[in-house]
Amino acid sequence: MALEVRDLVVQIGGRTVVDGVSFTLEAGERLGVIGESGSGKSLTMLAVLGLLPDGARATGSIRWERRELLGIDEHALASVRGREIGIVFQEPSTALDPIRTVGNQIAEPLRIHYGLPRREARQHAVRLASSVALPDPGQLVRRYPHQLSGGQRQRVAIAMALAAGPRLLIADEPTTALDVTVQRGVIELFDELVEASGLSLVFVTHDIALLAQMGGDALVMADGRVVERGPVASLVHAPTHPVARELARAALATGWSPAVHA
Ligand SMILES: Nc1ncnc2c1ncn2[C@@H]1O[C@H](COP(=O)(O)OP(=O)(O)OP(=O)(O)O)[C@@H](O)[C@H]1O
Repeated sequence: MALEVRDLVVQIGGRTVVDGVSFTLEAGERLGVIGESGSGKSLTMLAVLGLLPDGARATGSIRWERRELLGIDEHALASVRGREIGIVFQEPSTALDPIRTVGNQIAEPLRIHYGLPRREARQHAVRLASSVALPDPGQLVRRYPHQLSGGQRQRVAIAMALAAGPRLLIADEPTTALDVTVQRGVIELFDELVEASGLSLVFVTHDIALLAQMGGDALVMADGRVVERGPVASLVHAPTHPVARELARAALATGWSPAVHA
């Protein structure tokens, strides 16, 4: 088991915002996490990454490759985060520094985690840029974030998350800030990365249509709890929990038709 979360409870200011969440993820597996806004998706993922906001308290167990992460010190956690578990957030602009070149930023995890010399790290950045299908990577790494499109910036953020060779990638609404056709390209990229490298992927979204494109299993969250887990196909075609039914209904109302990734 790559990741095993058991009875995770997160409280903020005396309020329980994640309420006994349990789930597992095998190596190479992809898991969608879906639920309405405020259902606890992000805080669950932030707990796994040890990035909960100040004042939040987490209990339960988060085992990553059999190692307990909950409660370990920040130094130990920092070597897991980035190197073993990569992160991609919704808004690429927040992940990127506007005054440093893209190549410099993609290479940074290699310098931090492996002490790679600047020149070597930069050569690696070009390879990473090419692996996330950024056009003309040799030139692109010299540019600054504002010189790229939104979709290209998110690909840069993905390249950064992959730089240190993590075995798990957590992507929290990674396509929400992008328009629909660009979204599709990013989803295809995740699909290829999982297929090609055996990476495990947790993909957080509120969009059931995106989950259907990703395939794999999905968790449905409501009020801080997991209310349903199963293959995306059954979630789309035969949702049982009212929240899952509502998500499927809302997607169908947009004219979306469920063709689920094999
Ligand atoms: N820093 C914080 N301080 C206090 N409450 C918070 C904080 N962050 C989140 N919450 C609360 O915790 C609950 C769960 O939030 P969370 O961000 O995990 O939801 P989510 O399912 O990811 O929603 P969204 O889809 O909108 O990102 C919400 O009620 C939210 O208001």
